[in-house]
This record gives sequence, C-alpha cells and structure tokens, in this order.
Amino acid sequence: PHILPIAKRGEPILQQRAHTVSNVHDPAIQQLIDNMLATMLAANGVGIAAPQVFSPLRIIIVASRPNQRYPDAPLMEPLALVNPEILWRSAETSLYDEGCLSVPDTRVPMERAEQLQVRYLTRDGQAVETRYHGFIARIIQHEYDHIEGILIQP
Ligand SMILES: O=C(O)C[C@@H](Cc1ccccc1)[C@H](O)SCc1ccccc1
Ligand SMILES: [Zn+2]
Repeated sequence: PHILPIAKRGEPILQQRAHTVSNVHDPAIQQLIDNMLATMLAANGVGIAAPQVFSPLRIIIVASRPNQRYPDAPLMEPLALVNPEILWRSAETSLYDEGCLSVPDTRVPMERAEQLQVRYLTRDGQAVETRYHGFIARIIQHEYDHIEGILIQP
C-alpha cells in the first residue's frame, strides 16, 4: 500500500459530495481502501475519508483507539464503510474538540449524536446495519461529513 497526499482545507474536492461506489470488488477500490488505511495510520488518525486522499468516493475508514483526549475510546480493528448511510441519530448529543487531518493545527468543539444507526457495505461487499455510540459514533459522523463535502471550521 502507498501513503497518499492528504487534501488540505481549500482543496475543492473537500467541499464536494462524493460519489457512490458501484463495484466494491473492483481491484482499484480494494487498493484505495488499503492506501487510505496506510495513509491514516501514518498520520496517526482515528479515521479518514476517500476525498481526503483526492478520491471523490463514498468510502470511510473508522479506527478508534484510546488517545490522550479520549483515554476510554475503544480499541478496534480499522473498519472500512463503503456507501455508508446514516439511518438514525440519537437526540442525545455530546461535545468534543475534534481535529482533522485536512485542517492541521486546529481543534473545533463539535456537537455530535451520541448514538447512530449506519447501513454500509463492508470491503467484502457484505451489507451490514449496525448501531454505534460514543467515540466510534463521533468518528463515523466526522468521516460522513467528509463524503458530504463538510469540513470542521476553525
Ligand atoms: O480528518 C479526519 O477525518 C481524521 C480525524 C478523525 C477524527 C474524528 C473525530 C474526532 C476527532 C478526529 C482526526 O484528525 S484523527 C487525529 C486524532 C486522533 C485521536 C483523537 C483525535 C484526533
Ligand atoms: Zn477530518
């Protein structure tokens, strides 16, 4: 896998709605997912979205791990969500200072739903519907914003 350049705020691709993936089994899609993972890990991220590596596609990676800001964040296997749809968000929200690989040296307090229900394709093409809460739910909402062309604003 390759570490890819990360688009920074001001790049038009970060403000565009990304496109649905038509064939998750396409080798180019599988390579992109591997490259997104390598790029996120190299940047010490807990998530990344395809537009951040200049691919206008609806693919996000979520990879929560304990960190100094969120010591009780769960440690999880990095998970690729293809064509994610947020089916439901809880009315209950929480506030957290979020960073963004595309907006360096910035922390923005963001209010996010505490729980959400997501439908997505795994990288193997399995259709899955799952409920998340806490830091993982937050990462998913942050990455989902990226494929909607929404960035945190300093
Ligand atoms: O730009 C991105 O999408 C990666 C974001 C993911 C993120 C989601 C929700 C809340 C905070 C960050 C980060 O830049 S990854 C860096 C990071 C790592 C641990 C905790 C906070 C930020
Ligand atoms: Zn971000």
